[in-house]
Amino acid sequence: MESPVIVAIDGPSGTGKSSTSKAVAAELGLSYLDTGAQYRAITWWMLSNGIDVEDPDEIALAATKPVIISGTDPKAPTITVDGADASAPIRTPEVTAAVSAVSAVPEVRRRLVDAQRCAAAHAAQGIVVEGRDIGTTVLPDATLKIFLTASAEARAARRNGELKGGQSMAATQEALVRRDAADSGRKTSPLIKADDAVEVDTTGLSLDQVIECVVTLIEEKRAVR
Ligand SMILES: Nc1ncnc2c1ncn2[C@@H]1O[C@H](COP(=O)(O)OP(=O)(O)O)[C@@H](O)[C@H]1O
Ligand SMILES: Nc1ccn([C@H]2C[C@H](O)[C@@H](COP(=O)(O)OP(=O)(O)O)O2)c(=O)n1
Repeated sequence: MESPVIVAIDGPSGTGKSSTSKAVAAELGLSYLDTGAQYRAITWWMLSNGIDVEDPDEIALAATKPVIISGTDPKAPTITVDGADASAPIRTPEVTAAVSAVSAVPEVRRRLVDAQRCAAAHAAQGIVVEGRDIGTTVLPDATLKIFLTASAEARAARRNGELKGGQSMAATQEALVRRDAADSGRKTSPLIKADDAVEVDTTGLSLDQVIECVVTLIEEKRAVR
């Protein structure tokens, strides 16, 4: 009986982690976990409950209060906070502006990393887990680690496409680069490529090409197991 395949996909914002991870998981019959949505969910809870998101101590004291549950069906991923669907509010600019600060708090990371490891352990067919520290911290023994990159310009253009031009490209790129720096520069579990991760620069690739590349890498890994 082949052991479940565990795929870690890390990288900065706008590199295609979510789109690629969902498509690859669906194509290969694997579960899918969006760890960024979990950090966004706890951030939304903090903001909604009047926690000062600039105060790490206050965040730490509240870190275990919200009940956050992720659904791992790649065709219909879900996230709830205290039983309520949080898929929309976690994508607001307010949450995006605060999530790096909240996610830098060790107590926040500890509770979410435990949940992420639990989800991976219970994925009978295997799982694709996307985020910033999956290959380095959450699942260091993953079957395959992918680190997606892309130029800041390409990532800003993609994000702006999602935001339907709600802000200028320059503003989008500035916000992305600022968040990249926060995620890469923090003390706890910084965004960094794992030594054994395969780097895929998606700048000049279509989404379909990235998906095909990752599926091929997984199938090559499975063939030699
Ligand atoms: N290689 C690509 N080429 C063009 N658009 C892409 C590519 N990868 C992702 N996208 C698009 O860019 C946006 C952000 O992708 P997403 O998967 O959310 O990135 P991330 O999870 O890394 O932030 C989405 O609209 C997605 O469809
Ligand atoms: N495993 C993870 C995933 C996300 N985070 C933090 C850092 C990110 O800026 C925020 C939001 O992550 P998310 O993947 O939703 O962000 P993008 O879609 O890439 O813009 O959460 C983290 O610290 N660790």
